[in-house]
Amino acid sequence: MIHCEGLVKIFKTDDIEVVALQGLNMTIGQGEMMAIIGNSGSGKSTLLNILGGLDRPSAGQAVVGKWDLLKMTKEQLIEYKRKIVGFIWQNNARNLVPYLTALQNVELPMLIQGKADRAYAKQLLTAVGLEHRMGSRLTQLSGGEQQRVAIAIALSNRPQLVLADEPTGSVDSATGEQILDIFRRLNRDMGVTIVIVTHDLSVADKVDRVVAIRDGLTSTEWVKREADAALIANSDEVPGSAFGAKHEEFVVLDRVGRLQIPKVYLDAMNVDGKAVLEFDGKRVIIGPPDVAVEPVRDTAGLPSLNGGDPANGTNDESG
Ligand SMILES: Nc1ncnc2c1ncn2[C@@H]1O[C@H](COP(=O)(O)OP(=O)(O)OP(=O)(O)O)[C@@H](O)[C@H]1O
Repeated sequence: MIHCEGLVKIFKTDDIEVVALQGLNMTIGQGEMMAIIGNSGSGKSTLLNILGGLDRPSAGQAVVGKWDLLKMTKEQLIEYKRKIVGFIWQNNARNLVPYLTALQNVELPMLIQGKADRAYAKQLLTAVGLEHRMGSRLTQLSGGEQQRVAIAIALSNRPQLVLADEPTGSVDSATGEQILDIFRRLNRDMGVTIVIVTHDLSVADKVDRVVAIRDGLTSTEWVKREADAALIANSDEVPGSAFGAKHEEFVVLDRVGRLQIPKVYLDAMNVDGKAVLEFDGKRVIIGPPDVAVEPVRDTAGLPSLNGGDPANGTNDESG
């Protein structure tokens, strides 16, 4: 459903440029529920805002279904935001009107778009477990309940894609868990694709896949092997955490073979700037330049790193 390739976002202020996304690649399947994690400033919200049509990419490719986010006209962008995506932020105040009831809040975006569908609004509030609070004003609801109203609002336009930026960031862990369970149900029952940006590592337990972004590029991803897997693995993006043994960890390669080596590995190897690369026929071994790497086996037919021909031992590119 979502395909980003070589996605670049540069923010320009008076005299500085910030490259928030540096050629990011990511594919998200229709009906997937996944999380994006990463340190502060790594580009998570920038990516989400681009996918939500709130911000324009600077270069590269970003496609959601039939919508090309780089080439859309203003009118198409408005239609995309109205019909295709639903957004959920950490800060409820952005989505909600305090003096209206929960039901009125869900109906409001429907009204703005033409006509309120009360039956559907009620269905959504029931789906998020607020059937008994539909008539309550927002000010009478707890933070977690308000966040559930925000989820119902995000679904009011029947979006194919829901983007959630730190949806559990301002609620306690029990409420956070409830919210993720609601996401899972909506994903399963309505087939909505859900992308969650978060610092909250417990989210990983509830999604199909976790992708880590580092410095505006995808670096590592964990794919769940089984539905109820606990969390495992170590990575610099997941400090001190363990993603369960039922998650499989991958490093992400782009189309031309570039990858990000997790910083913990680089630090452990003491590699900075340059490394030595060897291929043993099955695996690539990377090490610091001053450490002798095991002799290379089974490399017949493989090109050497500097473009030479291993068969005749030459590395003269002019041939
Ligand atoms: N409107 C903007 N103008 C200038 N720079 C920006 C703007 N928005 C984001 N940035 C910069 O782009 C980089 C990525 O920011 P982004 O908000 O996407 O990171 P993030 O991973 O979501 O961080 P956090 O977890 O702290 O929200 C940061 O260096 C940030 O300062």
